[in-house]
Amino acid sequence: MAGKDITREDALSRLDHKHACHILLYADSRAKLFGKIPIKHIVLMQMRFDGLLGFPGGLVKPSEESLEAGLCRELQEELGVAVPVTIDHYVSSHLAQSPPHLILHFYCKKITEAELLEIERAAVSNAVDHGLEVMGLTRVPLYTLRNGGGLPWFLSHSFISNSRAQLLEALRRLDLVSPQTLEEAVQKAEEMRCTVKTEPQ
Ligand SMILES: O=c1[nH]cnc2c1ncn2[C@@H]1O[C@H](COP(=O)(O)OP(=O)(O)O)[C@@H](O)[C@H]1O
Ligand SMILES: [Mn+2]
Ligand SMILES: [Mn+2]
Ligand SMILES: [Mn+2]
Repeated sequence: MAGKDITREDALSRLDHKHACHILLYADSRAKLFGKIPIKHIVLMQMRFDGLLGFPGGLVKPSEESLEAGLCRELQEELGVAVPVTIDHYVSSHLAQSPPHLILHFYCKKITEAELLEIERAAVSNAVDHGLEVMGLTRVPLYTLRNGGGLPWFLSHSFISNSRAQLLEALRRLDLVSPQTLEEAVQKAEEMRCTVKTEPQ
């Protein structure tokens, strides 16, 4: 996704732009897939109404609410829980290339596995957007199976805006996946995306 990272101050000076805030919520986990593959961390994303993967969050009007208050409001709408978000969870602001005049603010917050489970439960029962703007929450598989399943296949799906780049950057920065595993998964996903395209129409 083209565009460029800008500072929070620069972003907030552009009141003629649209602003959106999204967050990566994650937790440590001791769970093991099939009783043997360590999950290590749980990362939450959502399947959106448009069939694209993205993070919880949405449009915020800085002239009416702070970025964090707006994100908190969006999380209430999309997760059914007002996850407390502060500037401590702010990560970056990205001036999108297209559509024009859209700035994408990104946040990351570590929560406990119990809190994450509570969010998954609340999202179905309390979120006003559940089944509408938000088709459902999903966890991101951070492991790679011998057949390429897991993270590579997840990364071969379609993502909204720069959310795939936000995910990769966060996995790197938070050290949720080893650099080698991440590089290999990105590589495998590229191969998969190419093969899918060459299937007979
Ligand atoms: O997870 C994301 N990361 C980065 N940008 C996103 C993400 N989800 C949506 N966007 C971009 O931000 C815009 C507004 O986000 P969203 O669709 O969540 O608004 P809403 O929840 O207020 O309806 C979208 O049109 C899209 O361009
Ligand atoms: Mn909204
Ligand atoms: Mn929303
Ligand atoms: Mn949204």
